Parts: sequence; C-alpha cells; structure tokens
Amino acid sequence: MATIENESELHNMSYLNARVHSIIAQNGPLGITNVPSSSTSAKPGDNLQTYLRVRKSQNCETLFKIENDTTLLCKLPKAIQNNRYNDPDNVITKLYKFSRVFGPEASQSQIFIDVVQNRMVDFINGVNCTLLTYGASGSGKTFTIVGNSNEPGIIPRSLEFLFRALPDLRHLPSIKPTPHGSILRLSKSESSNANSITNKLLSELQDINNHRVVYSAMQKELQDEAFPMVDENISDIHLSVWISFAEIYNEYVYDLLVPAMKRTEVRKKLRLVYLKNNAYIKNLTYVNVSSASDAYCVLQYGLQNLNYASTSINDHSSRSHSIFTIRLAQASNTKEGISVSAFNFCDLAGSERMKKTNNIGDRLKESNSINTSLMVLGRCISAIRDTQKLNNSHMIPFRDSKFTQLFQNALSGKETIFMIVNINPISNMFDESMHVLNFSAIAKDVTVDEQQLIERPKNKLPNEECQIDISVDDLKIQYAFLCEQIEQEKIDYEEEREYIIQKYKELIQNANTFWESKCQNLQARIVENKRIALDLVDINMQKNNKKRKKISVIIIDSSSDEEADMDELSKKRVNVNANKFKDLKKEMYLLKNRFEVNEVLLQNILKKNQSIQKSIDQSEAIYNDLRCEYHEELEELNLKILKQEETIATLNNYIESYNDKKLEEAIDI
Ligand SMILES: Nc1ncnc2c1ncn2[C@@H]1O[C@H](COP(=O)(O)OP(=O)(O)OP(=O)(O)O)[C@@H](O)[C@H]1O
Repeated sequence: MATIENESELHNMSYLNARVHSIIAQNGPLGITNVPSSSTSAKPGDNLQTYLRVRKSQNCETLFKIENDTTLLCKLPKAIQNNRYNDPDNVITKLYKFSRVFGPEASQSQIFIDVVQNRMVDFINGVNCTLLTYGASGSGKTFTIVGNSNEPGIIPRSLEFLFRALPDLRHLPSIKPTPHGSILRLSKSESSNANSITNKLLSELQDINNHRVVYSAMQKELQDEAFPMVDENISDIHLSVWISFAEIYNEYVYDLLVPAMKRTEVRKKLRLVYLKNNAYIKNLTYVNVSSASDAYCVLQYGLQNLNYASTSINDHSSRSHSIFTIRLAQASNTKEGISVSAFNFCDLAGSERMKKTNNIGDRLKESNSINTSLMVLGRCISAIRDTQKLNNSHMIPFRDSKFTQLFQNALSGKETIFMIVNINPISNMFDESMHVLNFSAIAKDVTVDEQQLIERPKNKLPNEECQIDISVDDLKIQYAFLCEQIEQEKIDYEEEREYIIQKYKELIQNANTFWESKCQNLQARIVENKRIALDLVDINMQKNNKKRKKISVIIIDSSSDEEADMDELSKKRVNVNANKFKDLKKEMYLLKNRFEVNEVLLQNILKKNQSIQKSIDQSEAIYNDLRCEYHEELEELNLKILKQEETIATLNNYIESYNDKKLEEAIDI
C-alpha cells in the first residue's frame, strides 16, 4: 500500500509511471463513471490495443482500403510483385486488423472520444495509462497527439477533460507525487516554491497570450461536449496535478521543462534510476498546474524547447521520442490511502528508414537507418507476444533501450497501454507504411493474411517436449522480421561506425594541424628571442668596452687638466670625447629600456607556453576519453550483432530440424 513520505531526498527524484493505483479513488471520493462513447477501457488480457489512423491524402484507395471499422486491406502494387516474386499475375493482399480503424475523414474530436476519453476517466480514478503514437515521419503522429491551433489534438483535449472533471484547483498545492508512487505533503514554503516555479516557467514562454487565446477558443468549441464531474462531497480530499515533459534522443534523456539553452551549450542529460525494480528519470521537473490553460502553456513551453533542439540537429524531431506526462495526486485527511496516477502521452520517433544507394526500383527502397529504441520496442513487443505463449519472461530485452526501460511495466501488460498507429497512404510512403503496419501486427497479434503467397500450415513445431505453440508461419514471419532487423542493425551500425571513425580522424587531423602550427610559431618565437637576447648581450659588451675606453680618456684628460699649458688640440679632444660619452650614455639608456621590454616579452612567451602545454594535456585527456567511450560503444554494437546472429542460427536450426522431421515422415509413409 502506498504511504505518505516526507523524505527531502525525494525532491530530487522524478518518474514517469506512478505504480500504485488509486486507493481513495477506487473507494469512491473521486470515483466517476465512464462517459458514453464507442471506446472501451482496457479489459484484463488486452495488453496493447492498437488503433489505426489513416491520414488525408489522394489516391488512398489504390493501395489501402478501409474494409470496415476494424480492418485495413493493403494491395501490394505490381512493381513490387515483379521485382520480388517474378510473377506479374500474382495478386497479393494483406489484411490488418485493429481495435478500430479511423479513415481520413476522422476528426480530432472523434479520435479523442473513441480512443482516449474513457481512459482519462480511468486515470482520474487512479489508473496509470500510456498512449503511444507510432508511424513514419509526416504520417500525423504529432497532429494526432498535439494538433494545431485550429484542430487541437489528444493532449489539449485530455487537459480540458481532466480540469473540467476536477474541482477548482486554483490554490497552492498541498501534496506532490513521489517516485514511489506515493505522496509528499508539502510545507507552506514548498507549496509556494512549486507555485513560483510554475510562474517562472510560464513567464519564459514566448507568445503566451496567443497560446491562452488559442486555448480559450478550443474551450469554447468543446463546451457542448459531455464531461464527467467528480462527486461533490470531496472536501477533505487534497488534489494536485503535475506535468512533466521529457525527450529521449539518441538514447539520452532530456528535460523539456528547463530554461532553453543557449545555442552553444550542451543540454543536461538525465539519468534513469531504479526504485523497486521500476525505472524513473532522476531530477525530471514536475510542474504543478492548477488550470487547463496553464497546463496547455506548459505543454507549449516543452514544445518550444523541443523545436529549439530540432533546429539545432538535422532530423532531430522525427528521431526523438517525447513523453508528456500528467500526474494526478490524491490524498484524504480522513480516509486511509492515497492515489497517484500518471497518463503518459508518447510521441514516438518517426519509424521510417532512409533511402539506401542500391535502389531496386522506387518501391524497393532498403533502409539504412532506424531508431535503435524503436527496434528494441519492436523486439520487446514481439518477445512479449512469444513469451506469453512460452510462459517465460526472462528473454524480453527491456534494458536495451531507455524507452522500453521506462515503460517496462506498461509494455508487459501491468498497466493500461494503447497505441495509435499513423500512416500516410501516399504511394511514395508505401514501404514505410507497410513497415509500420507489420510492426503494429506484431504489437497487436494481428491476423495477417498473405493470400497466394504463404499457405498457412496447420502443423505445430515438432518439439513437443517444450510445448511450443508456434506455427511455422509464425516462425517464418518472425524469422523474416529478425532478418530485416539484423540487416537494419548491421547497416545502422556500419554507418555509425563509419561516422565515428570519420569524426575521430577529423578530430585527430584538426588537433595535429593545430598543434603543429602552434609548435612552429613557438619555435620561431624562441629563435627570435634568443637572437634578441644575444644581440642585447653583444650590445651590452660593446657598451661596457666603450665605457671603459671613455673613462680612460677622461682620466688622461683630467691628468692633462693639471697641466696649465694644455694646448688647443687637447681641449678639442676633450670636447669630442665628452660628446661621445653623452651619446653613449643615451644609447645605453635606450638599450637598457629595450632589454627590459624584451625581458617582459620573454616572460609572457614562457607563460603562454605553459598554458598551451596545459591545453595540450587537456585535449589529450578528452581525446583519450573519447577513444574509450567509442571503443565501448563499438564493442556493444558488435555484441548485439553477435546476439542477433545467434538467434537466427537457432531459428534456422528449428526450421531445419522441422524440415528433416517432415522429410523423415514422408519417407516413412
Ligand atoms: N489527419 C490529418 N489531417 C490534417 N492534417 C494532417 C493530418 N495528419 C497530419 N497532418 C498534417 O501533416 C503534417 C505532418 O504531420 P505531423 O507533424 O503530425 O507528422 P509526424 O508523424 O508527427 O512527423 P514527425 O515524426 O516528423 O514529427 C502536419 O502539417 C500536419 O498538420
């Protein structure tokens, strides 16, 4: 059972999934009932309900046809058949089944009502929910989940739904969710601190007034829609709503609710930590919100940060996952128990593969890159499907990616999870759409009918001892899926390796050029300084010699001074010598100055030399770190390839032994 915590260290911890379902809410105070709609909440046994949304486009009918509310029919175009199967008359159709198929005419409101609304009710009643949107870049994932100012998507509608259902929260929060899925009672100063964090964040949002106008326009539009209300009699219940917004890019986790970085700064990476076997994002910001409009502005703040990141790195947005989470904390003064629930809205990275050079016709584009964590997600989902059959959960590679680590509970069916798959039905996105549909087929265990291509055998695998209930057809699909994954991974890793090596070479080259030119400069300056120093010594020696001569001249002159009968010539000589002495004195003074200046210069050069040496040492340390970092990554990648190859070998063995057995049976007959 959940508890109320006071540990101050919990302030540093953040998490995405509340793990403890509502206690109070399930007992009644916030208990609200579902709103009538065609959507159903998850039933026990429904692990991953999958919905399909087909984007608006022309020519949709030629490749895809919506057969009915739950079925999509795909027609493989002739060009593919010719290339792949060498049989122009072969007509291939595939049927994909979903919990619901939404055609291009489906509105944002319909999607929300039919897919999300009743799950929001479950969430208010204390249930954790996770929504994934999956699809190629441009297929409409962000449109579905966020929408735009004219057609608000799922998140703004969910926020409006939530705040309409809850009582007025426009006061300081008294409780805060903790990473354990329990609740922290806030002191007065902690409450007002939470409030000032929200105000500061909102004050940094660009165009906040526009966002507020957009939101109130949406509120007006939604005012006629049905909303549930929590029971009136909840005066002793403390409620608070908190928002977090995280991004996973290149397997690093970032907080989108921190002030925007300057272009040159590196974003702070957050760590995943484990608590009671659940992964959480440490130090992720939770922003307290007391109105739907504020929550919408917090969403915009995160999107502003996401947009900034996406302009600094090519193709960033379609290769990163964003996770917007609403948390609802409930605690009662009188009744026992608390409730913390989280609703995660995950906009997954674009699933498309990049075009490869060995292009066999337009439709046979091969991939050369796919987001690693999407691959791991696919692997986890297919492993979950298989292990449910084998009743063995040790093989699911949740820890292979940050996303699957975070959503392990939801993915393994312990929490409500559902997915909206988006496709853009235009012909030049055909390969991407098929890839997405095949992925969702594994996710939902969809019936895939490959007419005229593979006759589905009724036989089971021959290994009766293991009680494996996998058909050869399943194995073949799995085998093909794995082959494709291995190919993609190999290409991906090869590309990444090339890229790293290239960058590494560039780094070394640049460092060499830089330090070579620095050394040359230094050497030239040292030679110049030596020359100046020698000149100075030379000049000094000459001056000392002259001085000595002069003194002797003066001594001679003064001795002659004692003689009264000094002749005119001697006088002239004395004058000339006196002038010479003056000149020499002047010259000596100048040389002394020059010597001093040069000495300062020399000291400066020595100092610079020291700081350059320090920079060289630092660069060498960075260079060594980089070498170690990449070395580990490469090792890891190689290990992964090896693992995949082992799986393929095992599958091959299965198929071979199956074929052998069949052959033996045939011979016996
Ligand atoms: N059902 C739809 N109706 C109208 N416009 C749509 C629809 N789906 C997508 N769009 C428009 O298509 C464009 C691309 O959609 P969106 O940005 O949502 O794709 P995405 O899948 O999120 O892409 P990425 O992965 O690159 O972020 C946007 O301009 C969006 O407004």
